[in-house]
Amino acid sequence: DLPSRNRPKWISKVVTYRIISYTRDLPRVTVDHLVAKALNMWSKEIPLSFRRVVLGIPDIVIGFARGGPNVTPTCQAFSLGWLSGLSRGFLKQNVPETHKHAHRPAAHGDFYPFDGPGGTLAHAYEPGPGLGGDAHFDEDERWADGRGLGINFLAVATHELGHSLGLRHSSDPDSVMYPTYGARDSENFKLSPGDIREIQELYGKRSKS
Ligand SMILES: CC(C)C[C@H](CS(C)(=N)=N)C(=O)N[C@H]1Cc2cn(c3ccccc23)CCCCCCNC1=O
Ligand SMILES: [Ca+2]
Ligand SMILES: [Zn+2]
Ligand SMILES: [Zn+2]
Repeated sequence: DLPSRNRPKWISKVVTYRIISYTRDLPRVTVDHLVAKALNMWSKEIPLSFRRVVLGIPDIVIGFARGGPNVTPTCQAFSLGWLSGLSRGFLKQNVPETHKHAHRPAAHGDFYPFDGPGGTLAHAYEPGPGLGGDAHFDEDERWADGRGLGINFLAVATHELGHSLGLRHSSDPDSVMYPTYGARDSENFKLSPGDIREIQELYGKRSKS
């Protein structure tokens, strides 16, 4: 097949992340736990680990934001990401071409405002500096932990963090990287064999030793 295009990936063995904003729909500790669980799903397959930081600038910024162009910016922290991302002109992962760059920052500090309930649930940037790796979740969704009604946060976080690691979409409906959300119960939620193959193709296998 075609020589593998330059697929950006994290070079460091330890990638840091920081959760800078939360959703009203779930307790903070639940969001912390589900983010760690989503990250661990990927890192247990590859020789890379994640470290959570609560201060400073991490590799991966995770947060919730809402709104379209006519909603006042809700989170200044993202605008920092927006500025650093702009300086590198980092292309967004899987953004439909219809997104033409606005001439002013959109609601949550990058060029891609969210669209209210439904529609796009979240988005994430491929590995790189500034906005690279960051994952933003649409606060206008009803987020759930897999028990109540609402969007399963673990499933969406695993998809987004797959993008943050450099994965693209898969045409396999069983893949976590399938482009549309399918309600999965979070009890036996796991990566598909294809997901594991894709991530190991990019980062290699975690040695059992
Ligand atoms: C896979 C996700 C976790 C992440 C992706 C976004 S991304 C960038 N990270 N790949 C996502 O949000 N996909 C949309 C795609 C989508 C489905 N529809 C849409 C209607 C309008 C706009 C988008 C959509 C039809 C109606 C259903 C809307 C709710 C579910 N939405 C989706 O599945
Ligand atoms: Ca939405
Ligand atoms: Zn964003
Ligand atoms: Zn996606």
